[in-house]
Amino acid sequence: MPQTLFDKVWADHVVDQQEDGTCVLYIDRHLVHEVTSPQAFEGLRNAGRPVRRPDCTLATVDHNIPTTTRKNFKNITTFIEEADSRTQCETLEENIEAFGLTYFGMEDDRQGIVHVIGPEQGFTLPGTTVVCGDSHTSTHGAFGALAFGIGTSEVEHVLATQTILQKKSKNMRISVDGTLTPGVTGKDIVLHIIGVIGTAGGTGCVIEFCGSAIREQTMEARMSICNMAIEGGARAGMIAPDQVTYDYLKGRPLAPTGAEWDNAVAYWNTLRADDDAVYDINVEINAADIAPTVTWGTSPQDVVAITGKVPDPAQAADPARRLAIERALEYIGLEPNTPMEQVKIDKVFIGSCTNSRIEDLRAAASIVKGRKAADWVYAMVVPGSGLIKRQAEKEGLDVIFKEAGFDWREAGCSMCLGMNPDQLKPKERCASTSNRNFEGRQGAGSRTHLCSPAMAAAAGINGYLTDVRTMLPSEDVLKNSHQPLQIESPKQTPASLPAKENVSPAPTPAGNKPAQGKSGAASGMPKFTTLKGITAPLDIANVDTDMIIPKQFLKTIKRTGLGSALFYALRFNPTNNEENPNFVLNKEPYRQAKILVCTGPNFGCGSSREHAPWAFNDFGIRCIIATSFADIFFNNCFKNGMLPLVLSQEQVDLLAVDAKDGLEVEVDLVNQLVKSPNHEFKFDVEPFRKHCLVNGLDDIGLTMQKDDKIEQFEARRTATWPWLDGKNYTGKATKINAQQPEAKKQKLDW
Ligand SMILES: CC(C)[C@H](C(=O)O)[C@@H](O)C(=O)O
Ligand code: SF4
Repeated sequence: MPQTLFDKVWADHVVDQQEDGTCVLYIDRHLVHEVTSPQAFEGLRNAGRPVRRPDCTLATVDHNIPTTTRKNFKNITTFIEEADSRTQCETLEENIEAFGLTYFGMEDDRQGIVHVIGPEQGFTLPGTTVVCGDSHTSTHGAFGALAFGIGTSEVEHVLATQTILQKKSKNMRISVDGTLTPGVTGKDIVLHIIGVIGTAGGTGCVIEFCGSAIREQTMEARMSICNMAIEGGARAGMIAPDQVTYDYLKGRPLAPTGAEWDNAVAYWNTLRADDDAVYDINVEINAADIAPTVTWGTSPQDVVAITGKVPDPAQAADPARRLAIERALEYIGLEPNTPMEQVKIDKVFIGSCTNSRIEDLRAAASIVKGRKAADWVYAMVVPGSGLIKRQAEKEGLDVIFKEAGFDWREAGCSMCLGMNPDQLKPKERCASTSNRNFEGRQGAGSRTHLCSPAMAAAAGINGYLTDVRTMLPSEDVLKNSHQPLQIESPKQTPASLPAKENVSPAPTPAGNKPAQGKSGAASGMPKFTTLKGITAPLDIANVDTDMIIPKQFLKTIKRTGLGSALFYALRFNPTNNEENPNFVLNKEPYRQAKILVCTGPNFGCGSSREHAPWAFNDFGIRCIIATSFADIFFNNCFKNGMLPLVLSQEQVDLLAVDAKDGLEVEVDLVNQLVKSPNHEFKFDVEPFRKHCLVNGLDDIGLTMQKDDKIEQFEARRTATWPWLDGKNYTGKATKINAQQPEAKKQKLDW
């Protein structure tokens, strides 16, 4: 049977398959950051489990850290002022030590945004499975890897078992053919695509990007495209590896070398779709139709060519769409029909895992060179990693930016989501190279316009959103902009923790040593059988997880206590914390709601933060009814004993009417029925998920019972793809028998 690229990579990683199609999938590469890992490590500790493959795990700090100069950096304890951010980073460092993992800390040039450093080091390789507790893991699909974001419970699952439980997604093919016009970049391609398919267009799918215009893209541009596959609703985006991929990877510290490189390339060359492979969904896009693109609203699908205008809700035929446009325009503070080039901005952010690589900085610098930022604009440039920063400085890009009045910062996520001090003030408007323009994303009340690095630079110079094509530099300047970042051999030792006095080993509860290995007990999740109660109605489309729980609440290292943060920006006035009396959860009887029914589609889109289901749970809501859910949120609910329930639009609308009348709804999972006094509907649920919910089974314990199969898979993996085991660690790598305190002493030499 002909296979797609996704089919092939998937098939090469199946450890075991159940009758209902649920697979145990082996994970080759696990990236870890400080926000989504503390609760996962805590889970390991409580169960006495070690990390199964430290050689396939790489950690860094990126979300919380300040991007101010590190000249006087000693350690994170003294450097990070904000207490919760500091605690989260310290907790990661303690966990790294206790579990013996490789870590790039703030004193290491290789530190940076997880999705920048993985590829940069050659940790990300074609044909691998890559996961991270972060939705933009899709970035790594640019290498022909199957890469997707996971929740914290799944982070724990991967740490413990190096596998994940998954059902196979559908195949979606997006082909971009023809010639792009000058000034149009990978970012414009992906913004345009999301405009075409919508933020739910790829739900349930892995997208393969192909076509002549994709082939011509550099690795940096391919990463920008796959990065935003998640904004198109897809779990992952992939591009078949080719010579461009190999040229980028060759010589990177963790890429295979010598004969192993040749064997790897021979395998990678098989990773392309068979000629007659069949896709469930096909989308064709003409490259010539793509202009430099910007967003006008509060969803990444709200795109328009820079030459276009703000849409007029009155022209929307669909009433739900009209409502969504009105809501977005009210938030973003724009009038219908305003030409995009007349939109005045306050700030510019050049950075994020979408656009902070060397090529992005070169593109922005080529526009900025010899010009000055508009005097009312503050512009910041945040390189994606320390190595990119160093390279940019070698090329003099920092000087170009500084001379133009742009701020030159240290590596991190920064104002992409503002978990650190880099934030917009309420109503400030920003041209941003990041990936999400959700309400409150860059700060409470912030207004974001997504665009390419060159477009953001042009906006910074003019002070208005600007068609970069009017400012393009000569061919000569652009000639060098495609040379990839050259990585010098790392100076630091691989497992680098700062020498600092006050990092104490992670506390290990007495009698609960994290090294018992094969604890296969399956227990620990709350059971879900029936649930009856007040049901809160909500009429919002594309409810994103930033809306469910804003960034400032992600700094906790616990799973509990988040109920009061649920829908924070909608429930409370951010300036005085007073309740908004109009929001449904502030009204009686909905303060007691146990169920939420949302009439809009694509519930839970965006970030992978498991804090979203934790917040619902803590509030007391354990079931959400909607017409469709984003994949990661859907999955995260099940991992917490919660039920995301899909019904038809008509059924959801009828239940919403009952909910508005204050009637109770009953969800009977055992018999798969939803009942209200007026209606009774049957619903579908995957048998394995139902089994786990009804019996309160924890996945990790279940998977550990398949340890023999995992070991067999690992033996085959070492024989077939030897470059996937941590180098100089082969042999020991597949058998971590560490008592954890010793594991930290073992030198992990890549
Ligand atoms: C913190 C993390 C869970 C989150 C994500 O999953 O995307 C963040 O990176 C984001 O961009 O919102
Ligand atoms: S989207 Fe932003 S916050 Fe999330 S990983 Fe990328 S840079 Fe960091």
